[in-house]
Amino acid sequence: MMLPQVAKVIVDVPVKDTDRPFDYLIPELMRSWLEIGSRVGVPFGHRTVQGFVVDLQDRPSPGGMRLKNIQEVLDVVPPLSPELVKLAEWMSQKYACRFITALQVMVPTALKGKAERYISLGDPEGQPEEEDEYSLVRVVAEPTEEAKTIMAYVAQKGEVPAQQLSRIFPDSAETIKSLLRKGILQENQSIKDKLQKKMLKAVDLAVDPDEALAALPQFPAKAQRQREVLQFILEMKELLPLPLKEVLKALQVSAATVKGLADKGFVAIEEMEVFRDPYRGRRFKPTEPLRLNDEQQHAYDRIVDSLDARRHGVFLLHGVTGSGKTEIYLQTIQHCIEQDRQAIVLVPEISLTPQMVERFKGRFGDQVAVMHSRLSGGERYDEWRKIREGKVKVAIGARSAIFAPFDRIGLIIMDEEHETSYKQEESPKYHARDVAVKRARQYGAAVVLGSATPSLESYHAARSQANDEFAPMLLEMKRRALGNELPAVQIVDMREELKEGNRSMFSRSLHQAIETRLQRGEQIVLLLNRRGYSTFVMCRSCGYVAGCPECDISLTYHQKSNNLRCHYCGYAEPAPSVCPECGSEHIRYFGTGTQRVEEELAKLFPGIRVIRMDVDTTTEKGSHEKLLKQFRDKKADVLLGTQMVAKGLDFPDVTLVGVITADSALNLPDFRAGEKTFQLLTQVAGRAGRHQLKGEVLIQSYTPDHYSIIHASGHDYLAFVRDELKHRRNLHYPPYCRLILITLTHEQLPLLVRMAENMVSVLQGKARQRGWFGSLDRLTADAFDVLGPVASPIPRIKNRYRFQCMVKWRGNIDAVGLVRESAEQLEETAHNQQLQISIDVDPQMLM
Ligand SMILES: Nc1ncnc2c1ncn2[C@@H]1O[C@H](COP(=O)(O)OP(=O)(O)OP(=O)(O)O)[C@@H](O)[C@H]1O
Ligand SMILES: [Zn+2]
Ligand SMILES: [Zn+2]
Repeated sequence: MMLPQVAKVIVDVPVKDTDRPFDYLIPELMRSWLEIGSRVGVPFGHRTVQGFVVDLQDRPSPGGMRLKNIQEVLDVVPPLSPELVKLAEWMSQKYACRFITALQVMVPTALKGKAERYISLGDPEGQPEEEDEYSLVRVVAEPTEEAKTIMAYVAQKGEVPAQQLSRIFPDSAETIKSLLRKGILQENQSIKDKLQKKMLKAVDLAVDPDEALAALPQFPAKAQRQREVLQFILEMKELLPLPLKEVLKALQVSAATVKGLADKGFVAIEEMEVFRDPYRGRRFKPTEPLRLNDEQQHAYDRIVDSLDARRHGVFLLHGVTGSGKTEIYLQTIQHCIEQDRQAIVLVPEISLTPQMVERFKGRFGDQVAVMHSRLSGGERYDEWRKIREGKVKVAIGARSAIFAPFDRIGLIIMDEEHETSYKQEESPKYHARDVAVKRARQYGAAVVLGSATPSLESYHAARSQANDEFAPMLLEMKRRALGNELPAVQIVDMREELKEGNRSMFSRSLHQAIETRLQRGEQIVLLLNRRGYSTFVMCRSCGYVAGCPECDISLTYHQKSNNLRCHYCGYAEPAPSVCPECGSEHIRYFGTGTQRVEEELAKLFPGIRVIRMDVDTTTEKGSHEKLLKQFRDKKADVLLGTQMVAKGLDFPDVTLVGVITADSALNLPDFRAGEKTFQLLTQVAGRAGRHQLKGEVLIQSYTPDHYSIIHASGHDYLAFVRDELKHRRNLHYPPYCRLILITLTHEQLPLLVRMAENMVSVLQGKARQRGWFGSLDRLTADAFDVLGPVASPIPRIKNRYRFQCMVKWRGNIDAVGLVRESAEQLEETAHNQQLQISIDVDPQMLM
């Protein structure tokens, strides 16, 4: 068989023209084991850089340039599989990002190596690589004492980091330089990882056990301690290698004793990898599968059928809060593992609580690896290696766990599939749902998207079955698993409160409800919807919110110019001082902070115990968990917070959920505002009365007749979907079309504006050429429309101005390709002008 001679490598060099594979020769010794997905160090210009092998080739292409050698292979097990390399290539096309960026997001940051310089002994007799002036004067004089010391040091170490050498011989810079010039020392570059595997000294048997056994009686009297060690090691032979520390502790011997035994050749002391387990020492109570109810059984059967058929299938598991979705995840995973396949479980970062982890570890124990951002770099690296090396069967984690390097995936579960955090906001701007479907298809695996409030994209796709790329099968669960009812929800009209003279942020009903819970010793969850803090303008008398006449989204207040603007189309109007609807003067920007609510609670209910959970109180590692544990242990009456308190929590004694202001997210300049509000209210309402005690929910609102709020209070997802889809269709928003957000940034505003306008006309021109330029109003299958340019919602960041335009498109056309091509063309002509263009395909945040 012919071994490949050439590797195609994507290098980690962040300039424009490097977004393509470069060819390198594979040295003889590497040929048999270099693989697609290997991480390598290669010479690039004058440096050594890190790269990934994306393809192998039998021989150099004829007539090609002389190729450089691959310098080093950085891992024993390649960090990526050929499947992941293919996936990265697909991502780079789908999301218009660089290939290396997509590869990089798949490996832990611990593996982002940097080149380091090393000094070793050179070969002064050999020819210098290139003739230079110094080669003539090489090796003329005897080395000085100083030079000898340095050479001896290097010889002893073999290889010394350049920096370390100059630290140890601070006054010898000139001598070192001269030794390098003479070729007596040489400098190499090598890629060094940010983080190392954690190693531990371990003892292993170095001879055949029988031989060791036979030798035991022959140990002389003064070596009795050594004999004991050898005997112990023989007894423990099933568990070898043993950590040295444990041997010393067990026998109360010194390291020298073991070393002596090693010198005699009976044992070897070696380095052993240890995994930094973030859950070490924690015991997880084992749990048994529950008997499924009819609805659960039905959903379970469909998914298991798909697993058994080993055919790719996508399921949208729409189950009300508390319907027992997690139990279905657990039991289908069980089935998947029994097939000797692996499972990935994605949950939003904020729901990745110990409670959540416990449910999976409790069922599958050590077969589970957990990956989330609160782990240290080392812990994350180790969990990742457990997956790569096949030591676990289930990976649970936030968004990026979708890249878990399994090679026999059978099932991918995405809990709370509607969560916007599944979309990464920086490059690569991927959506984990797309990646999940793509990977599952590769393996003939099943995908389960679970939610009480599925995204409109998923629900619409399931209902219409129109999209053959993504048409999930709908599985519904309408009842709670424990048989209790969904809590009664009451909307409180805050305009009425104001009319009656109550200017507090607590309505009289919420005040009363809190009072009652405090008396009964039950617990309360209070949600402050803080998205959209202080940005929109609302009348507190009538609930009027200033919106754009063209786009039907709320306008954003700009303090500097004192006007209101639409971030989609650029429409602007002066900020009103009285309400245009009712003439009231109670018109103001909206938003209250959690801290203010906390103060108000303390004033109204002296002695109340409040746990505040928001970005401020949860920055520290572990703080999130600590706060939740305190609440669970009933150390507080109220859990007050932002979205964090809405998701996935299951506390038996919570009987009241209060939403301080339901409206604040509704008025964000975002066409998904209604959807997000509905989802959040439904989620938070689902926290109440999950067990024996009956739950009650109070939603305070200034727009109590908004359909998002009405339908959330009625637990009526279908009615919400009906209204929202109508809305989306009229205004041409997803799922009726798709979006690409293009953001241009530059230091100079006039130049930027010109280029942004240019961008729009280039896009329009190219689309027209291809015959697919047309309004979305027309009922044709293919359409492509460009809105803008307008200033971005954040018009300047770090002294760079930002403009954006939005592509709306539909049908079977390569809109992403066209946008990328146009952006590259524009960047080309704007060469050296520092124009940056970012492309966001299917954006979740329109900023
Ligand atoms: N078949 C069953 N028999 C008995 N109890 C069950 C069953 N299925 C689930 N449960 C229990 O019902 C409760 C709610 O289930 P679970 O948390 O899985 O619901 P969920 O749909 O994931 O909820 P949410 O979306 O609100 O997080 C849990 O206490 C769970 O142990
Ligand atoms: Zn008004
Ligand atoms: Zn507008």
